[in-house]
Amino acid sequence: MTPPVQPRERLRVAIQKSGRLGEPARELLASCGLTWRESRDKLFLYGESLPVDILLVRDDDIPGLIADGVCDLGIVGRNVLVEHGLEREAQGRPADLNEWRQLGWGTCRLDIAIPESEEWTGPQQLEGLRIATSYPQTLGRWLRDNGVDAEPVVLNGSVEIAPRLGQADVVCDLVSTGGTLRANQLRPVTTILHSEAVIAGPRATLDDGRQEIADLLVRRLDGALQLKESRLLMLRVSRDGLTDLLPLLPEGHEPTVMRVDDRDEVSVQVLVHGSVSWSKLEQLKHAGAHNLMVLPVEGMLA
Ligand SMILES: Nc1ncnc2c1ncn2[C@@H]1O[C@H](COP(=O)(O)OP(=O)(O)OP(=O)(O)O)[C@@H](O)[C@H]1O
Ligand SMILES: O=P(O)(O)OC[C@H]1O[C@H](OP(=O)(O)OP(=O)(O)O)[C@H](O)[C@@H]1O
Ligand SMILES: [Mg+2]
Repeated sequence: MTPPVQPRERLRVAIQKSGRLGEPARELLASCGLTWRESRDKLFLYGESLPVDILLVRDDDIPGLIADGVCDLGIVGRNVLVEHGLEREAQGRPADLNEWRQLGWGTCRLDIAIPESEEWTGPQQLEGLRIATSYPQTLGRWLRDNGVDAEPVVLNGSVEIAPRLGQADVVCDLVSTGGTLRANQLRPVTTILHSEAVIAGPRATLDDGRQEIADLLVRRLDGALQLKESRLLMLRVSRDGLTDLLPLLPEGHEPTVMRVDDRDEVSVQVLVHGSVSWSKLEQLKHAGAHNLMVLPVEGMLA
């Protein structure tokens, strides 16, 4: 039996100890103003600036740790979270976790790949074959959806080598550049899941004051994610030229227009999503703007 979870007034966030998502997850949390003291065994980071502690673990353990209430949130690949959800479903248990946010990095696909020498005619071709994968539930759902009866061979690593070793006929594994598949004379033929890093959290509200801390952290995360993509565009234009210029501004927030003392011109500021190209600046200049400036944004709170 699982022991009862002790009340905690500090939020605990699980991230990958090493591997692909560990460092970017730490950077993201640091960009939210979190600072830490590291435990001697380097498995626990005690939050100093906010009551938010970080647990460093294997990525596969993250959904289970949240489900058991050991952690409140986690930064993990969608592939791992979906597999956890389907495993629970297979056990007849209700869904317990959600994607609270999508982070836009750690992007990869869960693909079926077959030997390079073979033709691909469609999912039916997999009937009766052995498919090596670390994601048996996600693969199983896709096979069911496609009415294919195949045999998943579960491996925790080095999945791509399985066909060469005679352990499987094809594979279902994570792909980003496709380099690992090519090195093993395999080629991707269909995608069964698009993945990226996500914030995983419980569906239910947290208690003991942790929901408030989680909300604060997520608000800062939203700001940090938006910031990465944001630039402040500043320019000046004559009052008469403003109406023609406004429709040319790059997509972003509502522009702020300010009077410039004793002048027949205004200063315009607009928060822009993404970068501002040279050709856009030239177009604005051609339309009468001057003193154009594009600035990075260091902090933002809506
Ligand atoms: N080639 C890739 N490109 C981009 N993202 C990837 C790639 N491979 C995996 N990922 C994403 O990064 C996550 C972590 O991958 P990694 O290879 O570090 O995991 P791991 O070997 O299972 O690590 P752990 O030791 O924590 O169990 C994956 O679950 C997936 O979401
Ligand atoms: O399409 P590619 O860019 O080649 O990436 C795909 C590889 O990346 C991941 O493994 P990783 O390199 O993280 O090593 P691991 O198998 O030790 O987890 C994944 O399991 C694939 O093997
Ligand atoms: Mg793992």
